[in-house]
Amino acid sequence: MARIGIIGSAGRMGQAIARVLEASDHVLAGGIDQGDDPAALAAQCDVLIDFSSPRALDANLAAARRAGIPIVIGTTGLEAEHHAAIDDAAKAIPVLQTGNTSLGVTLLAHLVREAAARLGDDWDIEIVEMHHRMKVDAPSGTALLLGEAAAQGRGIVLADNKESGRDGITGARAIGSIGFAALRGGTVAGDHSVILAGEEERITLSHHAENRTIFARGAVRAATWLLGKPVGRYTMPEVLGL
Ligand SMILES: NC(=O)C1=CN([C@@H]2O[C@H](COP(=O)(O)OP(=O)(O)OC[C@H]3O[C@@H](n4cnc5c(N)ncnc54)[C@H](OP(=O)(O)O)[C@@H]3O)[C@@H](O)[C@H]2O)C=CC1
Ligand SMILES: O=C(O)C1=N[C@H](C(=O)O)C[C@H](O)C1
Repeated sequence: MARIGIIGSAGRMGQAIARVLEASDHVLAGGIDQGDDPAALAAQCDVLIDFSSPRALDANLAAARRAGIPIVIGTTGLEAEHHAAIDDAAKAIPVLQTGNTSLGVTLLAHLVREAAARLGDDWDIEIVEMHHRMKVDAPSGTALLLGEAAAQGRGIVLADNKESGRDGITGARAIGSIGFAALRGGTVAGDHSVILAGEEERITLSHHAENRTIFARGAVRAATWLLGKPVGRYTMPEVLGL
């Protein structure tokens, strides 16, 4: 039985995680939102789960470090400086950061990496995502995770090959680039498609989240998996044994 604390507890994901915990052997030790103190929460937990805001990241990592407990970071919209802060924290505590905690997306990323590795760069890669109207960041964390998987498969750096936000006279598609398109509307929990477009044929690899329970279940599984692990930065494939 683990005592789990939720950062972003009143949010859509925070509430979904609380529901998963209610039906589990674990205990919801507490939850905080904007303006609350993560250090006070960390002091009464075995592990933290953070689905809040990039602005909260530094304080959340500091609280986990001070308490000497692991933390799962599901928050998206992270920039390079956030990843540097996570790498730094992972020298002191176990940390897992991912744009998607679901089993399906974790497997999809593996399939995308494989497909990109086997097909030449004459196969164009485009990533399309759709989310609910309240989502604040784009492209989604999952789209970026899938883009990273495609880039790894191709042996290229995503940041050097990323094309997002096309508008106007864009010119022809750059060879080897990885494109992103973000749609927003309604209550969509999360749809992602990776399209590999070749000469006269096309492969589409897709995942559709029917609700947030899949993310909440994965987050709780990751949090309990981190307990007792050595310091370091971990990934969802490690948690799920994929
Ligand atoms: N990795 C994954 O699998 C998934 C990741 N996500 C990501 O999780 C994040 C949250 O999503 P969602 O639950 O839909 O968003 P919501 O807006 O519904 O919830 C966010 C919560 O975080 C709180 N919050 C905001 N700022 C802070 C802060 N500085 N300190 C503590 N709490 C804060 C908000 O509190 P208040 O209302 O008081 O501001 C709110 O309760 C997003 O980045 C989203 O993309 C979502 C689904 C799956
Ligand atoms: O904000 C969301 O809702 C989601 N965010 C994550 C993302 O940015 O990919 C995961 C999921 O798609 C839902």
